[in-house]
Amino acid sequence: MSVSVMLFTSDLRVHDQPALAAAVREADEVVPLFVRDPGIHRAGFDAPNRRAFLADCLASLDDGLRGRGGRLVVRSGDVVAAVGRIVTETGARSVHLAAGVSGYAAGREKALEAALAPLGCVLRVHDGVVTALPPGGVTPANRDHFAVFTPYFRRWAAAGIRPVVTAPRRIAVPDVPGEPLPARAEVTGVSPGLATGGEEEGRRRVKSWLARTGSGVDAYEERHDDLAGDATSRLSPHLHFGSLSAAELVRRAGDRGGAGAEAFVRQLAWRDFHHQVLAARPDAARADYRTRGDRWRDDEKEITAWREGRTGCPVVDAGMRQLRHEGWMHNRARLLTASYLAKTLYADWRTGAAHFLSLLVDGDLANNQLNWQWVAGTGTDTRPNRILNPLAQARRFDPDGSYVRRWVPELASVPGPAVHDPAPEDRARLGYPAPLVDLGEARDRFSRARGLDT
Ligand SMILES: Cc1cc2nc3c(=O)[nH]c(=O)nc-3n(C[C@H](O)[C@H](O)[C@H](O)COP(=O)(O)OP(=O)(O)OC[C@H]3O[C@@H](n4cnc5c(N)ncnc54)[C@H](O)[C@@H]3O)c2cc1C
Repeated sequence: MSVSVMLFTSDLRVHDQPALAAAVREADEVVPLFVRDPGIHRAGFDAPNRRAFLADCLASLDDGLRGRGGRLVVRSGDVVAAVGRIVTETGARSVHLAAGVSGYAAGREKALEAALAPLGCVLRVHDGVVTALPPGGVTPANRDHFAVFTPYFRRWAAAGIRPVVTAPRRIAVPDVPGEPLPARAEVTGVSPGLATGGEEEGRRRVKSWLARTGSGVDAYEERHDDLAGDATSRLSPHLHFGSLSAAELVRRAGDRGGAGAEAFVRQLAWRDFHHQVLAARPDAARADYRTRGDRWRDDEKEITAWREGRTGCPVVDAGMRQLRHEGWMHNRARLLTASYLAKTLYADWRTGAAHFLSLLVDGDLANNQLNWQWVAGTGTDTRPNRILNPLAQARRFDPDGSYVRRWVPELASVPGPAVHDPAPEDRARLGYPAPLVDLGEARDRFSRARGLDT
């Protein structure tokens, strides 16, 4: 009997799962393995919302494998040591793993390769599992990655996405012991409105997203920025954990066709874009991608008000409170809350990115850090010094103020767009703070700091 190990990481699914399909093709028996590695906690990737969603994903993956005659084997400990032990116990000759893009993932691949070789076992790393197009799938002349989205997208769209891989019909698992699956109920500190995870739920969501009218993919182009309308897919956590395949989603949306689907696929290409930047520049998770010589102010009192959604700028506070309540925030709200921190308050983007990562259920290094850098003007934005005016943004993307009233209940009685800038006496009466900063003065301060004419 030949044995392979399928080491699951950010690819917790059985459908369109090239690494799992290859493991099943290669050996008579496969160990579908997930390792709860404390290294993830040390690397700062851990957060209660993601741990809870992960528990759902593992339960759903186990169900998917059981439906094919298999099961998920869970172990705890250092991932390299745990894989080595399974290989020794089963005599496995190969370990299959999806390629990752972070420095942590690269280190893990290297360490696994080195540990497995003396055991007579090879590591097979699969591209195109986590992203639709692998990092390096398209590159500009003389560079290892694209630093600007538009030319990347042109090449990405022309490159074509790999065909969808059929889920294995049967998976035979050798008799190896495992631990109980982690339970969502055991995780504390979870946001009350956190979504449900897992492949089954992800596939149900895709089906409804592609089919529904008015707030589904067909309406995406016109409605994706409508803060109160909530007309985006909310598929980001499923893509983060790989309970959905990005490649399959691109193909299915492409088959659906139309302007909405095209705009949606373009956003999925943004995801791939940031992943290819991080794969080439893993240091961009922490260091400025392009340094602008910033001397961030980092005023602790202001940062705390921002984290708590008490800046006195209603749309910013609404976004920050949605984040805390749901572990998710609308993209337009992410843009303007991040811009408020990094440009209006002129605080270090790393501080904001760390707060987002502590709560976001879809929080990942590629999308979070590089979007933060984009907003802060230290990343790939070709107009790094633009400042979003949160009031103008609020009036445009929440024209009747419903989004703000939903998330800032003290202001629920303020009618219409007046909620975006309540009068001082209304703020005092309703227990809502005065603005933390004057937006005009903050804009001038930022411009001066970046050496621009004000
Ligand atoms: C400061 C900031 C931090 C962010 N942090 C994260 C993060 O940690 N994880 C994350 O997945 N996204 C992040 N984003 C990108 C974006 O806000 C979310 O992907 C999106 O809001 C998720 O909601 P959705 O699934 O309904 O998106 P939809 O609008 O339905 O888009 C579909 C998918 O496209 C991808 N996508 C959309 N916009 C972007 C983008 N700007 N960059 C990369 N991929 C994108 C996502 O995978 C998303 O699920 C961040 C954006 C900003 C401005």
